Amino acid sequence: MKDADITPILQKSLDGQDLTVTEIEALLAAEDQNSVARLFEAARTVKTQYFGNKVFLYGFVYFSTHCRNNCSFCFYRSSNTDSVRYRKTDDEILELATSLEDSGVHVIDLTMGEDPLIHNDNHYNRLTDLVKMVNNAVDIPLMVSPGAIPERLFPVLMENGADWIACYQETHNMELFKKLRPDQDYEFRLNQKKWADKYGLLAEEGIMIGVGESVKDRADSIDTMRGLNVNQVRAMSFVPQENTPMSVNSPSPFIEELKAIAVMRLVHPKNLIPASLDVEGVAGLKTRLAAGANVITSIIPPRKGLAGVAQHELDIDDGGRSVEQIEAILDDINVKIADKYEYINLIESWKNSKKAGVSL
Ligand SMILES: C[S@@+](CC[C@H](N)C(=O)[O-])C[C@H]1O[C@@H](n2cnc3c(N)ncnc32)[C@H](O)[C@@H]1O
Ligand SMILES: C[C@H](CCN)[C@@H](N)C(=O)O
Ligand code: SF4
Repeated sequence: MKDADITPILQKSLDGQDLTVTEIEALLAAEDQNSVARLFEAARTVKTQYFGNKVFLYGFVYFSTHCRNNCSFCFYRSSNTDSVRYRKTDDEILELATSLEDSGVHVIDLTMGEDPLIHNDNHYNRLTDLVKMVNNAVDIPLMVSPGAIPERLFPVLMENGADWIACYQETHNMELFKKLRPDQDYEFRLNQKKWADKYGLLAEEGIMIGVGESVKDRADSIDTMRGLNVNQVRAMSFVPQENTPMSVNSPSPFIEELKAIAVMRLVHPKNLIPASLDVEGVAGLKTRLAAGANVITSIIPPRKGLAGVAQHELDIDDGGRSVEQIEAILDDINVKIADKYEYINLIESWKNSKKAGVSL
């Protein structure tokens, strides 16, 4: 069957007008090859308008894979005894962060499971100390992906040098959220983005593709993100994990993630949007950039005993996720790695506008 004609919706978006949630859904529902190709083309046009042919690189340091939560989709859920658990020491974390900085990444993403040794009211100092320590050692911005934390920690993390908080809702359908993140509070997790904004931190919001959501759910998420004032938005395909309740779920074809990236680019033109190496490895880089992504995430140094999240081994130890390997691919498609200061200036301008908003 042929899709509804999406030409007027694409044109409306290219003219700089906001799309309705119904229009967002119509774009996400496009199936016809020609329509999908035009969706990607529009996303690239918008990306080039705001970012030229530049991309930013995010170094990923998954420093603790211990977790108290039992998310149905995650390899590191507490009840999975098969998962590889480790906690990196301070010295190891410093070495990882500085070597990533030297390799040319623009930001370090300090990520953890909800490690019970940290996620406990008396122990959050460990997290703030760690952020301070890394911030003193590197000259580039920091993202922290700690899971869901109490409001009082937001200003403290900011004072200690965090620039970003990443915490993905996965879906904005509350019933589905309960299945994906059992025993976790929907509002508390959504508040992470609101608290980041309130205290002047930048935030990343995200959804998973292929976890039982409808196309309308995806559209609702992309629409809801407009109200959160976040500066980075992501869509990441669900990758089934051994020994988890969702191990037998069939994932969506990757084209669904690519369409979500493209629609996110149209609806959130000025935002950063990741092409994560954690789904298809380096093999998935070009298609994600061609769909409108402008940030490469999950860059991981080889042979340091580090894991990915959705793909815990793919392309890591052979150096496939290193800046060197990525450079070769980018050369091929005439994409340039942005200068460190282009990134710093961009995020400082966002942080300053938040400050101005607060003092109004
Ligand atoms: C491992 S968590 C790290 C931070 C923290 N533990 C949390 O959950 O917010 C980061 C994200 O990885 C993604 N993720 C986890 N397992 C995945 C899987 N099997 N497939 C795709 N994405 C996955 C989810 O979007 C999750 O929010
Ligand atoms: C999901 C992770 C990011 C956490 N902030 C990482 N594996 C990624 O794909 O960028
Ligand atoms: S997604 Fe995060 S919170 Fe959930 S089980 Fe995995 S590491 Fe823990």
